[in-house]
Amino acid sequence: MKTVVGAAIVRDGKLLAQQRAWPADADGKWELPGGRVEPDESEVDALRRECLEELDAAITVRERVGPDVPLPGGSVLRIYAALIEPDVEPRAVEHRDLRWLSAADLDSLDWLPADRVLIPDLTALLVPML
Ligand SMILES: Nc1nc2c([nH]c(=O)n2[C@H]2C[C@H](O)[C@@H](COP(=O)(O)OP(=O)(O)OP(=O)(O)O)O2)c(=O)[nH]1
Repeated sequence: MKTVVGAAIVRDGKLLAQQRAWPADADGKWELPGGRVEPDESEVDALRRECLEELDAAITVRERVGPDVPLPGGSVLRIYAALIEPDVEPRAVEHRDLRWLSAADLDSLDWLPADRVLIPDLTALLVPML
């Protein structure tokens, strides 16, 4: 089964989300940095590659977050927690916008449908005592 990996990058209690510019039906929707795992590539390597491409930033990949979420076409979305260095400011290389979100911001954002399923797990990353 094909896997799309996403990075839940948390710094100072906030989660990094990015806003897609394409395709037309996803234009303006929010997602986590990431993308498809290439053949012969590990999931961790795919996440690090995608974050360099999309954010111009190196990340450290940590534990899995939440369940695999089925995507249209038979692939799944799989999220890993990730860290970014304190002095690195990610840039929206391919996306419309980037935002650092607090737990209170998560529900009101216009997420892709699969990411919306993960809001409780993403909230728990930001507010571990909930
Ligand atoms: N990166 C990412 N993709 C997501 C998320 N949620 C979600 O439904 N997707 C979907 C959108 C796309 O259909 C697919 C991954 O697309 P992508 O455009 O990021 O993948 P990619 O960089 O490898 O690009 P491509 O090879 O497909 O052109 O997964 C998410 O949080 N992050």
